[in-house]
Amino acid sequence: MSSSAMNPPIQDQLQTLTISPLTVTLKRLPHITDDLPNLQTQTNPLQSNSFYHPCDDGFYISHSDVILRQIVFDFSGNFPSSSPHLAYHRAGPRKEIFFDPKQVCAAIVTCGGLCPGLNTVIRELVVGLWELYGVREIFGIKAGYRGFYSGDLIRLDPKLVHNWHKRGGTVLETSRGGFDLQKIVDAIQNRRFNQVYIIGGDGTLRGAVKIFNEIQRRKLNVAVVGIPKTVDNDVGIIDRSFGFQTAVEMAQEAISAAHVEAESAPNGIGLVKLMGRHSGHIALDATLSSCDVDCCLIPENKFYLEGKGGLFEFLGIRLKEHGHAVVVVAEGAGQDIIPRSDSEKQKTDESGNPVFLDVGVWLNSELKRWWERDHKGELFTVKYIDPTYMIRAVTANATDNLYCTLLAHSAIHGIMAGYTGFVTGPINGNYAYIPMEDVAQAKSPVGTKDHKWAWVRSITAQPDFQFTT
Ligand SMILES: Nc1ncnc2c1ncn2[C@@H]1O[C@H](COP(=O)(O)OP(=O)(O)O)[C@@H](O)[C@H]1O
Ligand SMILES: O=P(O)(O)OC[C@H]1O[C@](O)(COP(=O)(O)O)[C@@H](O)[C@@H]1O
Ligand SMILES: [Mg+2]
Repeated sequence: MSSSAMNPPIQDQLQTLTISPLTVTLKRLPHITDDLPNLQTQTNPLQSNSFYHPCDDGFYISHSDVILRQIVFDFSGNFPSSSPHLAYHRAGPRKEIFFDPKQVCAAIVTCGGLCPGLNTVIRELVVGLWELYGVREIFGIKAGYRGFYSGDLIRLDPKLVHNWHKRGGTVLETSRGGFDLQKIVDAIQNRRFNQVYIIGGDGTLRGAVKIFNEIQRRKLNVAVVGIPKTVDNDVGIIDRSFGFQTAVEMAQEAISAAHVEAESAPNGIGLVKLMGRHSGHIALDATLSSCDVDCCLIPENKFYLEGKGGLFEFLGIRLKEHGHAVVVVAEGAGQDIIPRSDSEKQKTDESGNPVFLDVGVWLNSELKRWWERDHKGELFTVKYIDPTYMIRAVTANATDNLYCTLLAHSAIHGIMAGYTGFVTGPINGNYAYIPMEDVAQAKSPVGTKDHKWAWVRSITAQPDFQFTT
């Protein structure tokens, strides 16, 4: 039989679906002309940039180009009418820009904890502003929000930042706390910044929303963009945050070491603590990619130690069957069961984030107590590895570096097009502009009901910790 007889022509295999009841809501972005309607536009300088080919169709992104948030649909046509489908403006260069590059004075600041790729974002903001648009006034704000009003500025140019993507951390320095709205906006006004690039996590973005609102209240010709940063990958709406993949990769070394130590001792347990204040994405992805982990503990899935269905029972069986076990715990896991004093319950860092007790240190001693109590005289070892800062204080890998570059350039194109109060990030693989307020409020916990977590449970066979009597 010929292959064409076996397979009907491709047209006959296609089904069509009219999605007429589908309502799509475009998320409106604030624009610099909302309060200043008479601003003049000019043609994007990329038009005369010999490295680009702006004449080709599709080079410039139009205001009506959008990215759909939801791309999974029921082909039977049953669309829930209650929840509108959201669309966001697509990131990229616009033909008309609302800033004269000669008049631009840009400020760049990094806030909150470190994350691989911070220096790459800064570098690419500087090089992109300089090379794509011809901006020459670019300043780094030192040590987070407080640097707007307390520190000296660093003048940035492509020569200075040339090698920064090869360095971990942030050359501009960062800090927690120090958010003083009036002082920050006064400084923006006094220093004549008209483009403010804020790189930070959920706390930073909540601050950035306040800065943006105050700028609007004062009717200043200043645009603000947020570039979402968190090694924990718990910022919502966007696909993932930069540096996360690098951190997961770094965590492999710790897990492998824990596995070797555990395998090489009678009744050996390797215990690894990874970052993840409110969500266990790093622990989860590190577990799935290593295949060496016997139990993954995350904040979204409460666990307990003693009794039926508890951690000790599970590890007892695992040690009996395999002679060793590897446990990965996210720093925010188990906080509800670690004994603590009232003063410890109240503790927060300078930004107001809760200060956690060290779940790794606590588990280490609880495991030893359990073994001594129930298996006295039998050999037992726990090797505790805490690579916390090692997984985030490194240079970004190639994938994250590329991601940081695209983020920085998207931010520049958006701000030049006059958008403000927005964040840029990938949605379903396409770069979009998202209202800053939405991202500041959105969270991205691990879904303990979804396939990914079920896969962790199925490869580890760990308990679900749901036993209640
Ligand atoms: N609700 C808020 N309003 C204004 N500023 C905030 C708020 N939350 C945090 N900040 C400021 O944002 C900065 C970084 O916040 P932090 O929570 O430490 O890190 P991240 O941005 O990575 O979540 C700090 O300077 C902090 O003072
Ligand atoms: O010791 P630091 O610098 O406060 O950072 C610790 C925190 O930083 C994080 O890695 C990420 O925090 P942010 O996203 O808020 O910067 C958390 O997982 C961790 O609790
Ligand atoms: Mg945070």
